[in-house]
Amino acid sequence: MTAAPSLLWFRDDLRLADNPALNALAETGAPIAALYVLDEDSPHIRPLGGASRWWLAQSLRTLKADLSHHGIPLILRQGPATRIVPEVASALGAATVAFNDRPGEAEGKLDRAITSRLNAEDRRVLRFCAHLLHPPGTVLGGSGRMPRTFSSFHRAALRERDLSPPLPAPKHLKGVARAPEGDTLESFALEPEKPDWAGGLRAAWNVGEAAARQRLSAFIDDGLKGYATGRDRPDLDHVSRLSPHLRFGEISPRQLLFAVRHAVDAGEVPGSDAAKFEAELYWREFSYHLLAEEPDIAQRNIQPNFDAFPWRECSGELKAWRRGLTGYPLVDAGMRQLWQTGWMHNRVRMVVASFLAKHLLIDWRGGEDWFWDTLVDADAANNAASWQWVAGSGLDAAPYFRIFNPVTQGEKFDPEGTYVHTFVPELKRLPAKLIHQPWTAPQDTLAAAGIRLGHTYPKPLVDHAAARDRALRAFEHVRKAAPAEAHAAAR
Ligand SMILES: Cc1cc2nc3c(=O)[nH]c(=O)nc-3n(C[C@H](O)[C@H](O)[C@H](O)COP(=O)(O)OP(=O)(O)OC[C@H]3O[C@@H](n4cnc5c(N)ncnc54)[C@H](O)[C@@H]3O)c2cc1C
Repeated sequence: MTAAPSLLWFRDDLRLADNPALNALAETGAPIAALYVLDEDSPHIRPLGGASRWWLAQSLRTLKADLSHHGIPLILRQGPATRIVPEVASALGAATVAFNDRPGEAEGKLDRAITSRLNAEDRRVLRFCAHLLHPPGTVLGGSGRMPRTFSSFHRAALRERDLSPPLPAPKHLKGVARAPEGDTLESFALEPEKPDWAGGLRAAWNVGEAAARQRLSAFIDDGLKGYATGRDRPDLDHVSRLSPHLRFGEISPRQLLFAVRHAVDAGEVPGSDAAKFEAELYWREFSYHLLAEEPDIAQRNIQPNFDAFPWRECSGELKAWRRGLTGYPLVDAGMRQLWQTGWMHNRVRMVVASFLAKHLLIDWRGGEDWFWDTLVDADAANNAASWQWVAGSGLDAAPYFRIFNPVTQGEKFDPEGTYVHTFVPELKRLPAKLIHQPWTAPQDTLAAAGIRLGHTYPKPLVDHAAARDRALRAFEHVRKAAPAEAHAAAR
């Protein structure tokens, strides 16, 4: 007698290796059907941004092909997961449904409701944690809450438990002979309407589990050595660019951690570079723990006295920032890199975010929203937590008086102007020492470089020193706001 089929529900874990839900089903020997639900109907689940939708389309295509090598069909369905998962499980006659949990309060509620429904129908539900190294809520400080600074969180997490090595992709998998009907990937309509945008994303990325593994190997071979200092240089190739693969679960943080540790043991890379990389993975863990405690971090200031912040409404300046037309070359290069490739270097993310929130005094939520729409790695925890960190309203945030100077940041981290040249080609003929502040160049140098400020490239939107003073005055306002009162006013 053949075993009753099992259903594997894929979510932000679009991979076969180190996928505990898949491994658990493989061990039962039952034939498997896989399911992906595009759920844009459930309340409180933030719809994906445009660049993430593009990524998801490519990732589902490769996952479908990878599963088909094992004879496992991937059923695609669109609609509320609370209805669709039980419906597909019933049509399949599944005895077991397995999935890896997604962090997030709304997602957790949904998963609990679906689990109850499946259990009520007498189906076994297997759930795992595979998106993070430490399930949210398991790294705790003395107060019973997560430690409130990154360093104490990191220390507590390392004490927490020894991580087991990642699971290899199961060797013996069996697909069901007949799967319930699904929708087509085309009917999901995930591809952006602007073909130029999709073209840029396509040129910049290889998507899928195999591509993620290749990216990791390339990074270990060529980027990791020197990461500790090189990671700050957008003009060099010292970061992994694994963030969108992690976001969609094409690779797990555990796979990264163990691969990097292995490279250290093999004497291929210095321990200090690997330790820095691991720490960055722990920043991701920190953000997810924060998301579990503060589910509305994309909307609400973590520090309530920031509710009193006098943000400026200025749609023209917000538009100039989004388009990379602020007149500050490092900021503009970053914003154009984002638009053209769906990704931006971390150092530059900090500078552009600081520029919006501090130089322009535009609410960080406007920037978070734009990043959400345009980043291929747009992430519910990392994006909001990082914006709040830069704005000063977050947990363990940058102090309010830290206002990145986009000129000196450029001179320090892009000293030859290579990064700016790549994304702001109209400044290409300007000598490196002037590239980060073209307005200081003599007229004849500008003319020789074919630049007319205010015409071929904008004049700075704001003067750095004046903007800095204005930001410090505004933050003074926040500092004086009584937290309790501000909090009450916000309720
Ligand atoms: C304003 C702002 C918004 C951001 N939005 C996002 C986002 O939506 N999604 C996202 O994944 N990261 C975000 N980050 C964090 C960071 O910029 C990216 O994770 C990193 O640039 C991704 O590139 P990488 O994979 O080459 O990083 P690497 O340097 O190779 O790091 C490896 C991994 O560690 C994690 N990581 C690295 N730096 C950070 C960090 N500062 N905080 C949290 N995790 C980190 C990421 O998962 C990353 O893929 C944001 C940072 C800022 C300042």
